[in-house]
Amino acid sequence: MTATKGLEGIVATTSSISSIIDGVLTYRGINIDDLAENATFEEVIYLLWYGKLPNRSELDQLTKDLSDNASVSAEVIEQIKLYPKDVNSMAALRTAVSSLALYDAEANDMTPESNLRKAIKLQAQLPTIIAAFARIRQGQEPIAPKSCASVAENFLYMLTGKQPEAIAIQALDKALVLHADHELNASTFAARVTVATLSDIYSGVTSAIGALKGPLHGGANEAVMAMLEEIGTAANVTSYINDKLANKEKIMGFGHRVYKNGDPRAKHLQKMSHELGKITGNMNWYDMSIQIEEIVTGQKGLKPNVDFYSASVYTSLEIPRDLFTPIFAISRTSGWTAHILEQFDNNRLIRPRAEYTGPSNQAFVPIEQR
Ligand SMILES: CC(=O)SCCNC(=O)CCNC(=O)[C@H](O)C(C)(C)COP(=O)(O)OP(=O)(O)OC[C@H]1O[C@@H](n2cnc3c(N)ncnc32)[C@H](O)[C@@H]1OP(=O)(O)O
Ligand SMILES: O=C([O-])CC(=O)C(=O)O
Repeated sequence: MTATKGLEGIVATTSSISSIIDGVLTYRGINIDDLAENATFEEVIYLLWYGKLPNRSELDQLTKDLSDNASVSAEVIEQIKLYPKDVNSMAALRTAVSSLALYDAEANDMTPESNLRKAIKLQAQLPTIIAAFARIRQGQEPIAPKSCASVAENFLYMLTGKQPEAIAIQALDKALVLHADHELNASTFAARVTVATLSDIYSGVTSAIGALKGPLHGGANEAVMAMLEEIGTAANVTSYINDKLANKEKIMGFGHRVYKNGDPRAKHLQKMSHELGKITGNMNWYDMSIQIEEIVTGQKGLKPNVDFYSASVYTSLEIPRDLFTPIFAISRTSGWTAHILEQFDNNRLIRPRAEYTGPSNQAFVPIEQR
C-alpha cells in the first residue's frame, strides 16, 4: 500500500453535481462563465439541488422557501450573544450551525423529504447567523430577515440595517454564484465523509465549515486581504512579494490543486474588483492585486484562484475582512448540501486506508520501567 500525499489525483467518488474537466468548471454541465453572467444565486441553488434550472414558479417557490426559513431560533441568537466578542468568525459560525440542530425537531430524521427541508433551513439561516454575529459583537441588536428578498440582498440588509444598493446586491450575488460548488474540494469531502457514516446533515455542514476555515482553503480570502493591508500601497508590492518568494513563503490566493492553468472563476472576480474599484473611487486594492499577480505568475507560474480577487471585491462592498470566509460558507452551503443529498442517495461508508510508517515489533514496557 503506497499513500498519495494529500490524495492528489485520487478519484474518490462519482458525482453529477459539478465537474472540472480540462480546466473548465461546470455546475450540472453548465459552464460557470454562462452562470456567472446570467444566473442568480437562487437559480444556482435550485440547479445544484434538483439537477436542472428552475422555471419561474419553481424559482419563486424556492426564493419564498428560503425567506420563510431565514429566521434563526431565539435560543441560537441568545447563545451567540454569549460568545466572546473577539471570537474567530468561522468558529462562531461553526458553533452556531452545530447548535441549530439542537432546536430542530427533525434534525435526526433521515428521510429524503426531511433532508431537503433541512438543506433549505441551512441555506436560509447561515446568512442570518453571520449577520447576527457581526452585529451582536458590535453591541447592536440582530436584524430580522426581510421577506421575499434574495440571499444576497437579505444578507447585506441584515448586516447593515440599510437597504443595500443594487450594484452591491448584484456583486454579492455573482460572488455567491461563483463560489457555490467545486467538485470534491476539502470541505465538500469533509461533509461527504461525515454523512457517509449516516450522521445527520447538520453534522455534515458543521464538518464542512471547519474544513473551509483553514487558510489553504476558504480562509485564503481573508489572508489575501490581510496581505493587501499589510503591503499598504502599490509602491510596496514588488519588495514585499519578492521577499516572500525568496523566503519560500506562500502567497495567499495563488495556486490550486486542480487548476494548473488558472481558475476560471478568478477572471470574473477580477473584473468585478476593477468595476467596484472604479465605482468606489478606490483602485488601490485592485492595482496592488494586479501587480501581485504579475510578479507571482511571472516568477512562479502560479495563477490567482477564486480567493484572490474576492478579497478586494468584498472590501469594496465594505464587508469586514473576517466575514469573507463566512460569506464563502453561505455560498458553498448550496454545494455542500447538494453533495450531502447525493451521498445519502447512494451511500457507502467512506473509509480509505493509511500506509503505516511507524515502528513495528515493539515490546510493551511496564510503566515502572519507562
Ligand atoms: C477555495 C480554495 O480553496 S482555492 C485555494 C486557496 N488557498 C490558497 O490560496 C493558499 C495558497 N495556495 C496554496 O497553499 C496551494 O497552492 C494550494 C493549497 C491551493 C494547493 O496546494 P497543493 O496542490 O498541495 O500544492 P503544494 O502546496 O504542494 O505546492 C506545490 C509547489 O508550489 C508552491 N506553491 C503552491 N502555492 C503557492 C503559493 N500560493 N505561493 C507560493 N508558492 C506556492 C509550493 O511551495 C510548492 O513548491 P515546492 O514544490 O518548491 O515545494
Ligand atoms: O477545489 C478546491 O480544492 C478548492 C476550491 O477552489 C474550492 O473549493 O472552490
